[in-house]
Amino acid sequence: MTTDALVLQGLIKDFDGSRAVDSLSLTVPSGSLFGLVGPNGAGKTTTLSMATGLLRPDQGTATVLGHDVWADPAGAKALMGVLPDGMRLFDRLSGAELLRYVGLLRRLPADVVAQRSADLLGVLGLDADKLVVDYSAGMTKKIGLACALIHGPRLLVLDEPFEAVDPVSGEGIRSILRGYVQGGGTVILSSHVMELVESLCDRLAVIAQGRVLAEGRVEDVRAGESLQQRFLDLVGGPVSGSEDLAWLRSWSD
Ligand SMILES: Nc1ncnc2c1ncn2[C@@H]1O[C@H](COP(=O)(O)OP(=O)(O)OP(=O)(O)O)[C@@H](O)[C@H]1O
Repeated sequence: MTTDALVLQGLIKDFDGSRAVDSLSLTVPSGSLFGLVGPNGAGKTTTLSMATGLLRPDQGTATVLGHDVWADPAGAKALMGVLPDGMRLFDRLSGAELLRYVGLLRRLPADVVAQRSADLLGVLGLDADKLVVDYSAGMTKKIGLACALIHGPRLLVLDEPFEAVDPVSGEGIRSILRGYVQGGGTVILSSHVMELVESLCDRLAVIAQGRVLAEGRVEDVRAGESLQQRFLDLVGGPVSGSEDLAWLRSWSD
């Protein structure tokens, strides 16, 4: 029997009396490339933060390959690579220095860190010697991904990994993730781009207001429609049209 890569059970998180995540349960099977989608404020980042030990749930549990994230944080975190939303990096280090720091922190031998760092910087097209503070938004996302990968985790948790990434680099990241899953890894990623989730992921969950609206294999959730249409059906279309902003067109009168 294979252990599921990530199991979230009954997660609840309130902020200032308002419920951001509402009894959310989700299972990410080992070997899947799992997409997490939902409108702005749906609770994706809050959920992934609780799943990775960055934010303590008010209730519920998160388990990574059988290790409870909160009862056995060291065991769970050793198995995970995480790209958090808006990650704060030591940006006065160069790309290579940052990867060396993260790799050594993960207790990898220095020669292994050097080799992997060179591989990752090369594949992601990043300048090894440039300070991270001088990286563009997309480059910063890519160095964050490299930091998540360097210790060869079994589960990757990526919050919007394609945000601000150019199409060529995006294709490179897709190919890294596909290869990683083919090699036995598991990925859960959040995204707002339905086409990307549709083409890259094999499973997904749609969440809104902190709850799971639909979950399963992509083709089952789509149910014959495009994922974009299915998403709109599930979460509801735009609340208002452009006619409400008549003042924005007043110059044409
Ligand atoms: N630290 C915080 N303090 C107060 N409220 C918060 C905090 N973090 C998140 N929230 C609230 O929790 C809800 C869920 O936010 P979250 O960032 O998890 O959504 P999301 O699905 O990741 O959104 P987006 O797609 O816009 O990134 C929102 O209403 C947000 O305002």
